[in-house]
Amino acid sequence: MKPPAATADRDALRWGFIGSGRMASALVKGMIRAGVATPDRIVASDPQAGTRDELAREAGIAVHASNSPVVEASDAIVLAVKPQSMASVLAEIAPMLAPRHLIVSIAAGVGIGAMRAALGASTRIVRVMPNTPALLGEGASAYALGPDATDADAQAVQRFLDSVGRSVRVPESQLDAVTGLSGSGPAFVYMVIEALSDGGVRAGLPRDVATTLAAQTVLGAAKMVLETGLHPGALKDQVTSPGGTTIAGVQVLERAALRGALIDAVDAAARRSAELAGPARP
Ligand SMILES: NC(=O)C1=CN([C@@H]2O[C@H](COP(=O)(O)OP(=O)(O)OC[C@H]3O[C@@H](n4cnc5c(N)ncnc54)[C@H](OP(=O)(O)O)[C@@H]3O)[C@@H](O)[C@H]2O)C=CC1
Ligand SMILES: O=C(O)[C@@H]1CCC=N1
Repeated sequence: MKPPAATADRDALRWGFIGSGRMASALVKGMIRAGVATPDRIVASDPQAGTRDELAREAGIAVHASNSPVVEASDAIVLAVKPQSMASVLAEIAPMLAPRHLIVSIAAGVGIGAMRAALGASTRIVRVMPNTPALLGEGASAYALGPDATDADAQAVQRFLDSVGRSVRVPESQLDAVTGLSGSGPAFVYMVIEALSDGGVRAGLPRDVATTLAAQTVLGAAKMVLETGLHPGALKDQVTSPGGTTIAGVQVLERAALRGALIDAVDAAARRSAELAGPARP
């Protein structure tokens, strides 16, 4: 990688968020919660007054109606608008950028090549796919570096992402798959938790008890996978007594093709991410 092109203090970056919706809000609040940046070193913008007021109130940061104050007041600019809004945002900020600026895009499907074409070939760009549990410090993120991003840029982005969860560096070609798995994945898991809770209610539990047990079961099982390092199949076998209750449920899930459905869901979301890179966006 090339040496740093900017003079900004890499340990005290000022962060700017263009777009203050659901994912930006989770990242901003997660960063502040983790202490990776103080509210006075984060600014944001959004066209929606209600969105601006909510983030300003909840995070204690300045949130502007236009994007130029964000560009002026930041070293790292996080592009957190919908993929469909990216072209106009890139065209708007391109003339305002200075050599100190690092561009961090979290938009699904928008490639580094398209961003370099809009912002200039020497722009330092990191493309990230985060997820909303970053709000609670449990995010799962992956990032890919553009050709001019430096080691210092990679370290700054990794520090940022690790402060709100776990992160991995991947080649950009894998980011659509990441989007299908961990970007969209929280929604799939919420559906699983809701359905497990429904099962508990069907079996006679009150809803609040069922939802608490369902969510804690998913949390505990996830920690078992991450912290024991055992294969998920081996962990499943530890729960499954011969002739017992679990294998009766496993049989039902296999007949209902649960695993095939989850594979198809991740695959469909990854394909949609790849489609968003194309010219025909709805
Ligand atoms: N939500 C998620 O779980 C994840 C989202 N992402 C990515 O993050 C990005 C944002 O998603 P999400 O937060 O869900 O979307 P939201 O719609 O909640 O937030 C985007 C915000 O950006 C605003 N906006 C639109 N145009 C501009 C502009 N020109 N300048 C500044 N702000 C603007 C929008 O306003 P308006 O409503 O008026 O358009 C909206 O308030 C997307 O690209 C998505 O792919 C990535 C990982 C996970
Ligand atoms: O649904 C979406 O398009 C965004 C990207 C990943 C999660 N949410």
